[in-house]
Amino acid sequence: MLEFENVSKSFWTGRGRKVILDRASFRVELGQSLGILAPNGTGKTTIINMMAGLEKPDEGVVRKSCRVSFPLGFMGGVVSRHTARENARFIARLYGLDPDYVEAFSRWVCGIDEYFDMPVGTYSAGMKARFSFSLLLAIEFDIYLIDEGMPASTDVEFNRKAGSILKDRLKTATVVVVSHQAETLEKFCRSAAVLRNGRLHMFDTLEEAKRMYDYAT
Ligand SMILES: Nc1ncnc2c1ncn2[C@@H]1O[C@H](COP(=O)(O)OP(=O)(O)OP(=O)(O)O)[C@@H](O)[C@H]1O
Repeated sequence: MLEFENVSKSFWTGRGRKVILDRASFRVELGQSLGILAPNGTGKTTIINMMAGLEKPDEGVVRKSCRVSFPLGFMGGVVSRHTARENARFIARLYGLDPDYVEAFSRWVCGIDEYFDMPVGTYSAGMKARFSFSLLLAIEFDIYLIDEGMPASTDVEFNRKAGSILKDRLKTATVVVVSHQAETLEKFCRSAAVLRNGRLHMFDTLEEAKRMYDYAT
């Protein structure tokens, strides 16, 4: 279970407060994936970061009683001057996993050949995204956090491999996905919420959420 209780978050912009969440309370139960629809710039990444524990709420509590992933595409835990091999082994130890397994799995999924043994700082944006995605897949989480769907990868082989592993994982895992478009959520969730003016409106079906979202935007 992942729960927000009376969570508020805002940013000071110099001209006033930008309210992201205003006393939001909701719960994500295992097996009930949730989609959050929100226009660009209204707080999708901030909410996902609070779920991951990367950002703190101003007020309220975020509770977790299961393994919640880092956001898909997050590179914050990866050290640029270290190779993918070194990073994979380090992250494996952090999560109490076998470094040999995580290294081998990540090397196979991301398919970046000799670059796997070169510093991550030398990678293209696409290679970084593939590496980060491979780490997310190497670790089994109960809830996966996805910001705007899959990372942009033009590598067909990678998309096929990673997509089929993710699909398999999602049969048992739960997903929270935030997006500005309903089509992204369709693949993952039945229930959805709409973020509007700092309020999260929860709906039992994506259809209902979509209706409010289309009406309000
Ligand atoms: N540290 C910060 N200080 C000030 N404002 C911030 C900070 N972080 C985010 N914001 C502002 O809060 C708002 C929400 O940001 P966030 O990145 O969560 O939105 P988003 O919905 O993910 O945006 P996008 O769809 O453009 O990626 C934006 O207006 C952003 O400029």
